[in-house]
Amino acid sequence: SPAETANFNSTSTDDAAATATTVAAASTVAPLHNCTLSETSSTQLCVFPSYYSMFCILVLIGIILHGQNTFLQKVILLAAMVAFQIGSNYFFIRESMQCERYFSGVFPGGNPQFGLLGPSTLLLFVALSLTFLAFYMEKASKVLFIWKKEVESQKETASDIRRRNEALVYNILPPHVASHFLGNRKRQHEELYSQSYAEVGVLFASMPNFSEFYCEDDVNKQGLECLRFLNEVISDFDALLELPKFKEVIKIKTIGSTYMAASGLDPNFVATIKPSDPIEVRWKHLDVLIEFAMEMKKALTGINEQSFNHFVLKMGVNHGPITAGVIGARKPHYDIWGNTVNVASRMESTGRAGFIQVTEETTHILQHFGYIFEQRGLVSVKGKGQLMTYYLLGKSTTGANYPSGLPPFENSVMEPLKEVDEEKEEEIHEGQVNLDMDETNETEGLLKKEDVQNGVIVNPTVPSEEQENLL
Ligand SMILES: Nc1ncnc2c1ncn2[C@@H]1O[C@H](COP(=O)(O)OP(=O)(O)OP(=O)(O)O)[C@@H](O)[C@H]1O
Repeated sequence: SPAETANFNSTSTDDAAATATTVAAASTVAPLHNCTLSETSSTQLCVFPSYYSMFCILVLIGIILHGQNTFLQKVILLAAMVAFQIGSNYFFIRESMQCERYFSGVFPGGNPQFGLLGPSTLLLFVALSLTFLAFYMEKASKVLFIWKKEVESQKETASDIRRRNEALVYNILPPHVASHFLGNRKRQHEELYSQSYAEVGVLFASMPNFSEFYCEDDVNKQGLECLRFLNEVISDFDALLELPKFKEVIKIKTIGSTYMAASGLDPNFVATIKPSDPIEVRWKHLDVLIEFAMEMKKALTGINEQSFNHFVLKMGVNHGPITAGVIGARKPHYDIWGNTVNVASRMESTGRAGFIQVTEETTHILQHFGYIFEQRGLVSVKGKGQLMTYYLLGKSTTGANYPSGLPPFENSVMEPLKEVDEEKEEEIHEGQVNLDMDETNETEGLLKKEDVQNGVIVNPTVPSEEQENLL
């Protein structure tokens, strides 16, 4: 009644005063209500209790949007919150909820139960909707998670394939050429990669008695065992190239049982070299190439010992300008061409088993690094005429043998040298003898001082009949 409404006294705050005014105004419109407020209750009672339910909805939204929890956890939290709020609505603030509509003056008439049921129903409805939303969010996040995992594994596979491809390219091509091809993605198929070099060392090393060893009978499983052996030998040579000291040496290819390698092809090294640099700097890579050839010999000796074979290397080395390039769009192959390569090949083919044959010009360079040579004589090389060639015998341990200076043999200790007599050489060609420098009688192997002039033995071994035929 209006009189009862008048009992509603404002609290000391301005808000309460305003509310009281609203309530008073409402009461004039719809006076028939059972909501009474005593003086004490007016200070204690919440005038808008449905705000609790609204706040609860905000919390529910927060629970749903919080990504860390699982769907089940969210539903349990949601149900607990809703149960708690509806329970509170019914048991703790029931009265004020019923009267809220009346006090607020928005819906002063009607059933007071609406004030109680309205927020609770809204709460239930929102909770239900949020449950569906959480369900679909969970489903979507599961799908996204699976997609993410798939993308990650595909990315991993792609980078793994890329790594393998790169390793393959680096195995097929020298590092600087591989970097060129891997870095240049817009390469045309027909585009030719070529590079000219002025100062390169070229080595050919063959096993002359391998062709006799190779036979396609049942014992050898139609040649498979021979190939297995060859693979072992070549792989051991390849393994030498992994050593840091041979990083200047690049394997070009194998031609049957012939191993072809070159030095001085690294553009980074070439860029640092000036024509005015001393020979020891410019041709250090040739020294490394010869050391590599020596190591190849040792490796083959080791294999011979294990397999009771008697293979010997016949090697030829030359130096000079070459052109390097990669041929072919499919199965590309890095190779070197030029007269230098042809002569190096001839040095090998006309050489002698167990020896490294070099041209006179090459001895002039290698003497700076302390190598000792034996003059072989004139060799007829196709397209070049008669070439004076030398067998490389070893390296002085005390340094260079300058062609124009005093030979340093006075104080130097020579590595044991090989002496191959005609008879032995024939045996070697027949694959019967293991020609090993270390096996040579040391007194026989040591050079006589008077035989050596400027690092060259001037008392050459006469080429065998077989060699003459080869020439
Ligand atoms: N890039 C290379 N790879 C392998 N071998 C090479 C390469 N370049 C040249 N040679 C070899 O050098 C040798 C000398 O070559 P050259 O051009 O002087 O004569 P050729 O007439 O081609 O050879 P042949 O007389 O053996 O037929 C040849 O046996 C050739 O196989």
